[in-house]
Amino acid sequence: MTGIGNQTNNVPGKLDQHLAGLSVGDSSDARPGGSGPKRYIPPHLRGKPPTEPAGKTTTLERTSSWSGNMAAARDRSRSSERVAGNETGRVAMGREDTSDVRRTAGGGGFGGGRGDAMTRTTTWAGRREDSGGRGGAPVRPGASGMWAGGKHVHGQRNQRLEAELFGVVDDPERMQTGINFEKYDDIPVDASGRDPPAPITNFEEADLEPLLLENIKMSGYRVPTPVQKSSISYGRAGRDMMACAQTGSGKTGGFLFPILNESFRKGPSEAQGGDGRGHYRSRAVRPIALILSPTRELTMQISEEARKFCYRSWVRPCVVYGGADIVGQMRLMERGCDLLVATPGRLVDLIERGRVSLSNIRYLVLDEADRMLDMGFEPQIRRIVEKEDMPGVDERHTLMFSATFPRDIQMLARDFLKDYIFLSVGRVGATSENITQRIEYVEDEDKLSVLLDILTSGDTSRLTLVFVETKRMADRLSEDLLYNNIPASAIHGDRTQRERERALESFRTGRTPVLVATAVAARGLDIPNVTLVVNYDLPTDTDDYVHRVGRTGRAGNTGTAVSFFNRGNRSISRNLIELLKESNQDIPDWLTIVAREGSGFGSGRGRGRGGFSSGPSRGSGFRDQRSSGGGFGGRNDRDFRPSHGAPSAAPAGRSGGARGGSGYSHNGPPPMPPALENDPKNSWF
Ligand SMILES: Nc1ncnc2c1ncn2[C@@H]1O[C@H](COP(=O)(O)OP(=O)(O)OP(=O)(O)O)[C@@H](O)[C@H]1O
Repeated sequence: MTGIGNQTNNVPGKLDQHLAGLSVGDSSDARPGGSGPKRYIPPHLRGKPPTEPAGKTTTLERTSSWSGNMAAARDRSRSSERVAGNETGRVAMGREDTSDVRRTAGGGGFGGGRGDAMTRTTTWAGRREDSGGRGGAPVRPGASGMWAGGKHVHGQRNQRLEAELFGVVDDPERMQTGINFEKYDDIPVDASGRDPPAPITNFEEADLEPLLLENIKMSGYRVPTPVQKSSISYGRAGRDMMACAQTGSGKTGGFLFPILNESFRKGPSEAQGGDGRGHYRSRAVRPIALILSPTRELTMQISEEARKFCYRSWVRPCVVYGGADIVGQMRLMERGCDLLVATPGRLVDLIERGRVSLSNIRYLVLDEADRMLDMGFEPQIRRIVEKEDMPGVDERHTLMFSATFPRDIQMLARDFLKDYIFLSVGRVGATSENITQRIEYVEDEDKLSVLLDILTSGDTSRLTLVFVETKRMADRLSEDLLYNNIPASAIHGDRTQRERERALESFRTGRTPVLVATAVAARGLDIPNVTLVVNYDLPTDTDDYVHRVGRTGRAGNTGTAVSFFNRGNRSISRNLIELLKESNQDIPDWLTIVAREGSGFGSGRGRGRGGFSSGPSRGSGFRDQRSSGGGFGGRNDRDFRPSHGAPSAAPAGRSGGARGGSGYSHNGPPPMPPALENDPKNSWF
């Protein structure tokens, strides 16, 4: 394998070796006939005669036979999260103590106590001097910055706040860049559209606002990632952009830096306070920047990042998301809201209550735009952008980030962006080479045992994210893990927001180093030291796969992703092989056979979901180069960019099912490898 990273951070080589040892192919218990997938034998049963017929003992049966212990497991689960909750409470109290600190903070932060802490906040930032403080209060200098006399007056430094925002040297709770960080520069970048400005080369010579540069340095960023290099340059030129870049490669900075650079330079708008629409809207806040993101956790995380880069500036970030007390959020907004990070549903609610006006918006960001559409947010997004009081596309600067560029995203781009630059860093929708990916054949009933093997091997303190498909399974599996003395918690959509935050916090701090999650944690979450991702259940969609495994191998760090595959996952096999190939991963022989056998099963999901089957732009050197050698064709079918930056208005059909270019007809049987084609036992499915 020529991947740039093939070891985990914490246990170089160990996990890989162990996983190799666990490989189904290495099991001594071959299926009769010897040619098919071999049954996994957990360590404690290896070398012993089988006690039950294969396939009879299911995880479920085992679980119920442990029912006597399940209540205890549940108790342990609750108490484990209670501890985490207490810790969160402590953090919140700590924050309350630093009331001066919070004046600058302006919003954000995990933990249920945040609201209380924030309600004590008093700020004078974010106002023009001539407009005075809220209610005519005198403007006072402090840790917050302000805009006065046409100048950006920076707030005073505050060590406690700096420790909270930026951590300490080598802080284990902060993401440190990894050994492969500089290799981001080797990833081919492609920009299409009218005259894309040249990317910046480094932060120092980019003519950034001094305070932004200082905050970037304090965040430990030394060199911009490719997406940041381009976006800063486009921001300065006032260009809209649509960007696709690999997981963990700094897209958040990619939209925050240009927005903040321009905001720090230009200052707030004249209009603050009431918007002249009468009493009903007089309490509306009027942010200059709006960032929409699909999930609550991602929204909070973006706001935390924004807090860092807004430190000591006049710009006050604020966050609103569903599932949390809306009254508390409104109170916080009133204390200053220049940059609003929001989930679409909660924002619509606040607009309807007359608490947010979008009339001042200069910068609009849609992060994870494809996910927002998947989640059914398009009506809310269109309402927010097109039907409320937001300035039109020519009056604002709009940035969209999306893993894919299917038809519905193209339509949004056509309506929301003007003369935009399409930026892709690496292959659209590809996984990072920093992630070593392994696919293991594991029957459903063996999954728990294999997982336990993996979790108890190597460094047990490493953070592991385990993805499952259903909320019930997330609960059940976390209980099973607790029963087996593995501290675990679960995060999914049926848990209350408080429970979700507690589970995340307890995971982040390592108190429960295993987090069982549904898709809710698949996108955007940036948690340091997650060195292992397990797809206990593989998703049906390869974009979801890319995002899930992308929770590790971030910021140039390396990580490992193990996916359990069995006959229930065959619909993803071909696209999975494409992904593995393009990130230089080992592909198990059996997976190739499965993909060949299943050539007719194209489900219309996976890579094809919502995508154009026609019109991929080709011709850039790197795309041609990287697309060579694909055995299953269609490697460019995820590259739906328009050829010259303007989206194609002509509707194109979605690619349903298997696509052309696979090299064989879907009507006939797929060709078998010569050595196997005459062996009937080779047919698995
Ligand atoms: N220039 C930089 N130097 C050092 N670290 C950086 C830099 N840019 C971003 N990071 C860090 O890299 C990590 C990943 O960044 P970020 O979360 O923005 O990635 P992303 O591309 O948005 O990922 P995803 O696709 O999963 O949402 C973060 O911890 C961030 O602090």
